[in-house]
Amino acid sequence: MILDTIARSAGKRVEQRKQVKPLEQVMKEAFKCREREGIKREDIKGEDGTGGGYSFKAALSKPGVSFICEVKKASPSKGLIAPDFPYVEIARQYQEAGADAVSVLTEPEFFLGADRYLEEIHGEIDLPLLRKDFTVDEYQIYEAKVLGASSVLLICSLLDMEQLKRYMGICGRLGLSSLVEAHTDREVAMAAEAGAHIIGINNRNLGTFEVDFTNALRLRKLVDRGTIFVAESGIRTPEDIELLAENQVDAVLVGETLMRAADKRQALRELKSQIR
Ligand SMILES: O=C(O)c1ccccc1NCC(=O)[C@H](O)[C@H](O)COP(=O)(O)O
Repeated sequence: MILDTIARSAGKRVEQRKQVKPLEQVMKEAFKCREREGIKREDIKGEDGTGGGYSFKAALSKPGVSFICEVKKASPSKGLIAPDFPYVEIARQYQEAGADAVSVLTEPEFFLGADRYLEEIHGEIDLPLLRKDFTVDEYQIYEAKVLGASSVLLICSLLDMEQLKRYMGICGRLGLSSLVEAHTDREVAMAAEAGAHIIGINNRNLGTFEVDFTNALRLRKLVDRGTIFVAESGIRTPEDIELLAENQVDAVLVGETLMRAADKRQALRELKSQIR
């Protein structure tokens, strides 16, 4: 299955990086970033909502549907999506058109992402950033903080319960939000039991690539209203957004539709046109 291949590749990459920069070093750098936000290591309680940070969660907590717009050059299911890829400019256009957060693919092998995309976008854009990668090791969470992310992706099908809780705890201590991604009823239950504050339902089956837009609608009722609910993948039209809004979806994650649009500001404004 492709997801296992992507995860194995992520694991290998982490092991190589640890040879260059050990875990202790990247942890130190990440907590330095946290201290710059005014939170001292000894004061950190490790619960989501403690102290500063969490700008990603705040951005998705606004009334109405919030938009997480994705910067993605390629994907395993679609191949090369954006041969011309001025990533900072794309993120700037999202910001200008009213995005609430930006998702930046950093996975290099299957999505042609790069850490520097996240780092540079962080330097230029004010919106909270999601590091979109395949988290299989805590090392990647510390890296995400150093690169300027406000949030990391934790995919339930790649983690066991102990890992999920531990990684959420690390995010909490670093002031990062975790977007906990589920695709099935069982994974939603796992995310809820772990205490996820933000649950993303991927409409794409990451094993078969099949996209079923109704998956998020079907699973909506399993997530309580106090948890931020995000619909991900296969979102194409203003009518899709309208339907998701009617079903109390708090946020959407949109990639390909925007990435293929020649005028991204116009495309995002159009998607938002039927709501608010
Ligand atoms: O998109 C893929 O082909 C893919 C394959 C395997 C694992 C993850 C994959 N995509 C990540 C995502 O879920 C999307 O980038 C994101 O939800 C945006 O989806 P879309 O709007 O359909 O580009």
